[in-house]
Amino acid sequence: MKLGIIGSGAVGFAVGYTAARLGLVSDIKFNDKKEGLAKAQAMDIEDASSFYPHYVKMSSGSYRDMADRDIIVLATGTLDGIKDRLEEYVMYKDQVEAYVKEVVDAGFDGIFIVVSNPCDLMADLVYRVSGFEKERVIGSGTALDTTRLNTTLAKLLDIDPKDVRGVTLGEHGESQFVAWSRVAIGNMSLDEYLKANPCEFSRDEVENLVRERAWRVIDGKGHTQCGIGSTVCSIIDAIVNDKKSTILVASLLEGQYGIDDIYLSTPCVIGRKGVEKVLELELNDEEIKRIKHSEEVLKANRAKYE
Ligand SMILES: NC(=O)c1ccc[n+]([C@@H]2O[C@H](COP(=O)([O-])OP(=O)(O)OC[C@H]3O[C@@H](n4cnc5c(N)ncnc54)[C@H](O)[C@@H]3O)[C@@H](O)[C@H]2O)c1
Repeated sequence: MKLGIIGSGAVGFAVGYTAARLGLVSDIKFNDKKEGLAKAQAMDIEDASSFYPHYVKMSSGSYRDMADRDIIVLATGTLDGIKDRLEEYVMYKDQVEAYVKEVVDAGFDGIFIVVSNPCDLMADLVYRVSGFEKERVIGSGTALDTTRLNTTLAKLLDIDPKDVRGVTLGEHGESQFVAWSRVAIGNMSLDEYLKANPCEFSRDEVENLVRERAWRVIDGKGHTQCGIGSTVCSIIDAIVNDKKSTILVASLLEGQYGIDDIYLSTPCVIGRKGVEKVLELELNDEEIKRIKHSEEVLKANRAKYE
């Protein structure tokens, strides 16, 4: 499988390195508008070839050179100096639109994974600009926020993060929320688990910690890497190995939760074809109100710049 990465900064590098380290693909090509960066990132990853499960061909190229890729990850843009991911939409929307058109015109016929923020609105844009079926445009959405929630709860409850089934829904941004009614620990609902294993914590506080986590990392080091690199690679893994994994990604909603015509996060089954199923959770009234609020926020932002 051939992976393309457009935007070879902190996130693009983390995705490429993690993919090579895990042996998910056989060929990775970087692109960046900054002269020399894509080539340098490819060389740096190639230098560790002896330690990967198998050899990965590393290279750099133009947008047009991305035509033969099976999957392209979009990781252009930057969070440094930004206060709300939505600010990146007006800053980078035209650039994303232009290079997606160029890549598609060159013959790319694979799957786009959109990480560039606001990743749900950008995925929505890529879907409309590319003319691809909705299954082949995936926003990384709240997959990372859900991973952060799982880790936060695992630390509080002293259990394995893999056994926490967290659910962060809506926008990958300020209006995201935890659907507490759907969170599970192993095979038990969170409420059932806490009844048998009491642990005092504030759900609002946990939700805020998850929402603010990215900003705390950025305050310290200027960007985020490991969480997003591994999260995107879990999506790549699901596609490459046709795993049919359920991951919280942004996909086109068509009536789920009474919402239409916008990319928003809900659990989706990811396999070789991309988004193979969009799952609708049973939510309580408060949670429905909150996912509709995310819809309003994203649609208002889209309309503002159309
Ligand atoms: N979805 C998520 O969960 C998530 C998590 C972290 C970061 N992000 C987003 O990922 C993006 C990248 O973040 P980063 O920390 O890697 O930033 P960064 O500044 O380190 O890297 C971005 C790179 O993109 C390049 N670039 C910009 N415009 C380009 C274009 N038109 N063509 C080619 N290259 C271009 C820049 O030269 C730079 O090297 C941002 O939009 C950020 O908000 C998303």
